[in-house]
Amino acid sequence: MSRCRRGTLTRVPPLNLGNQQPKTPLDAEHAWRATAARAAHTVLFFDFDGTLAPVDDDPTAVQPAPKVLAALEALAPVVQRVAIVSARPVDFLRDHLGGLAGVDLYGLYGLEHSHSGGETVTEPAALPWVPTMAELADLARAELPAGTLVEFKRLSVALHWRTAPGLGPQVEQWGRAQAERLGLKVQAGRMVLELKPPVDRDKGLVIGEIVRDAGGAWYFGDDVSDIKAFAALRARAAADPDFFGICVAVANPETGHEVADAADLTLDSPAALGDFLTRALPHLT
Ligand SMILES: O=P(O)(O)OC[C@H]1O[C@H](O[C@H]2O[C@H](CO)[C@@H](O)[C@H](O)[C@H]2O)[C@H](O)[C@@H](O)[C@@H]1O
Repeated sequence: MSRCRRGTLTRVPPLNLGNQQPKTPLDAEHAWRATAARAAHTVLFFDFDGTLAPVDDDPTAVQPAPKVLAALEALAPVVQRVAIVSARPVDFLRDHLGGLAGVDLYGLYGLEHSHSGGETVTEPAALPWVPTMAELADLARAELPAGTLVEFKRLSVALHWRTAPGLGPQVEQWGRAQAERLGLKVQAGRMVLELKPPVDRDKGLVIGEIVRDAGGAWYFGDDVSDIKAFAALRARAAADPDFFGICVAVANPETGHEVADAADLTLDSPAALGDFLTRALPHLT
């Protein structure tokens, strides 16, 4: 098994992990060239935290890495779509992407979406859960130890322990017990446990729906919830040999190898992603 390094990009061997679908055994240059042939039918998907924006202790303080916004703006008119698929609310994404034109936003794992700057649409099945989520956030603030950060996102609650890593097991145990009590779904992440309504929306389902009519797609992500998005691209490629899908991991020590092992290519950081997208532009324009 050989690995070849090229700058910050690692070409990984064509393993077959997790979703049992073959990887795309190409390096980045070839992958962008293959994309150029079908650019108008290709969707570029990006996770937000840890992918477009470096991680910060304060979830409200994050900003996209240098070059990322300029590259997205330049890529949007060239491809079929640029879409951000995140656990953040759409309003947050809109604020932090500086009103980028022509970009679709899928927030709260697809419970909200907004197309090309249009109004935010919420999944109707999730709306009755707003009061439950608000009460859960209040309870978390009352019961969890100081050092836990409770992030209320209207349709989900994220319990963070980044600034108090020792609290992780306790917070996770509390969160899972509440999910059981209230019938909620849980999503683990980077020093966070998120509780969500029991509504069938996740990154994999969102991506699966969007790529149905696409000729190709790239997905860039850093966390375990992004593996479902990778699997959706693999499933689309397995069903249609002409579909060109590439999964890119943005590496970090917290997620370990899980995301990188499921990806075709790995980048070192959100800053490396900014450089990578900037270098991709001449291939597509
Ligand atoms: O789907 P994503 O866009 O990747 O969102 C996942 C979570 O991102 C945020 O939390 C993470 O980033 C924070 C800011 O860097 C960091 O402090 C935290 O430790 C990370 O877990 C966001 O606050 C969560 O709501 C999202 O679920």
